[in-house]
Amino acid sequence: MTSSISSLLVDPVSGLSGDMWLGALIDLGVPWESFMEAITGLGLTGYQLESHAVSLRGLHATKVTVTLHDDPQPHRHLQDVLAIIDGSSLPCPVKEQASHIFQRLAEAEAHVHGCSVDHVHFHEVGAVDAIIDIVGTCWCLHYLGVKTIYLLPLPLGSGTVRCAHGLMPVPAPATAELVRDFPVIFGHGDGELVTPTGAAIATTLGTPLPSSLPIRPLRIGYGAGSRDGGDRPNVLRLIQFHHSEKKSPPNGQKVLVDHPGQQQQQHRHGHGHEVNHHHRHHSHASDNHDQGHELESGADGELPWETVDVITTSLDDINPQWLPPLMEHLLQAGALDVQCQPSVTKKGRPSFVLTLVSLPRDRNQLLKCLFAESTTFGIRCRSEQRTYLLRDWVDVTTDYGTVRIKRGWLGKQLLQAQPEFEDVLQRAQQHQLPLSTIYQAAKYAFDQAFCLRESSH
Ligand SMILES: O=C([S-])c1cc(C(=O)S)c[n+]([C@@H]2O[C@H](COP(=O)(O)O)[C@@H](O)[C@H]2O)c1
Ligand code: NI
Repeated sequence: MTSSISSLLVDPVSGLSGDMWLGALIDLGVPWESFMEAITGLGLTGYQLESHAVSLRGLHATKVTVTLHDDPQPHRHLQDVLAIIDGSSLPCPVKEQASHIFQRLAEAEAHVHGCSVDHVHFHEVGAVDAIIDIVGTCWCLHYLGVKTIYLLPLPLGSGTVRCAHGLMPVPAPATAELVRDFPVIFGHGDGELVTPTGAAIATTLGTPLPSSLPIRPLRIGYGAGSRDGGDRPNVLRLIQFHHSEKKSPPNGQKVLVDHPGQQQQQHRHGHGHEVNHHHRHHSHASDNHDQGHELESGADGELPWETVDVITTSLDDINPQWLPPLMEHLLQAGALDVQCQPSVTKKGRPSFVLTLVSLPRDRNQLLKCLFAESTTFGIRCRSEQRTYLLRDWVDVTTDYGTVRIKRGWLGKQLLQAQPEFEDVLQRAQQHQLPLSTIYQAAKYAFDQAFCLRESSH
């Protein structure tokens, strides 16, 4: 089965801030009413939330503004913010991601100011608008079903910025701390282009875009910032794209949908076999944003469930050469799976039954695509429940090179471990060996490494 993963490319044209994240996500198609309703679930008061279409240097963008009734805000500690998030009615993966972002903000602040995380006084970054920016961003990502986020280099700006601490160098110290180990551009552009909130979201949830990863853009959103960007529009551009799951994530990528609550670990083992564990550290919904199939549903052996559409049509007059591109097109348009079975229809005509599995939110797009790209005059659609294993990838090193292993988990139980076929094929072709040789070597390397790790813990 091949399914589609939704990814996001962060293109910080003129920088990155919390409100730019929100604007770009709303611009990408998150319904404003649903967003407002979700934010109400935070239980905060004393603010007004607005979204406006704006034109910046002729570029259409969305500007989200949070206006506070009570200024200045109380100086909150990390625990205060975490309690607000925890006490909200937001989905668990959203709470977990947002808390993780605030935790990293607190760690950056603690480092910069030389105090413990518990003693950090959030000034601006703990205000209601920052909470809405961060929680709202996590909710929008959850809504869109985004699983992986890639970052282009972050232009940090130059000069100084005035904040609650007084005059600070750009990047602000907390930002400088948060972007450690990420590609950034210093001294380019005037003023503070990346704020601590913008940086915390990006660096907690995203990884740098691997240079070898081609992307197929689907939707593009522009989020407006508050500053005047000079001769370039002050926008954040977010590009949503799909890539096929069979091309599993490059090594080290953060997977927002994955096996619960474990940090990425690396273990080296004997026999020359190495395993990199790419566990997710933020839970997120599986293939859609419906409630009830998030992380906790699979946490302790409980089966995760979700509602999917099963869309079928019979094609008795299609040129068979059209079928492979049609199936690929449907996958790109969001189908989780596409199957084609030979059949015989009325008047003894040889035909094909095309069946797709997809998420309800992609229904209209897929139906339109099917009408446009096939010869059908009618399509059936039914709702079904599906359950699935949560998955992640580990690398094993064999005598023939590295092979990725896709693992399937039911809670903490490992139920599947399959060498990635594309890797097996590549190694087999490279060494001119049978597929089974590589497959067995990968299985053996995995068993050795995995069993050793389990018994050494
Ligand atoms: O709120 C705090 S503690 C704070 C710390 C720092 C440090 O770098 S330390 C910087 N700032 C500045 O506040 C504004 C708002 O930041 P947002 O991320 O909430 O947009 C910004 O200019 C920061 O540099 C605040
Ligand atoms: Ni500070």
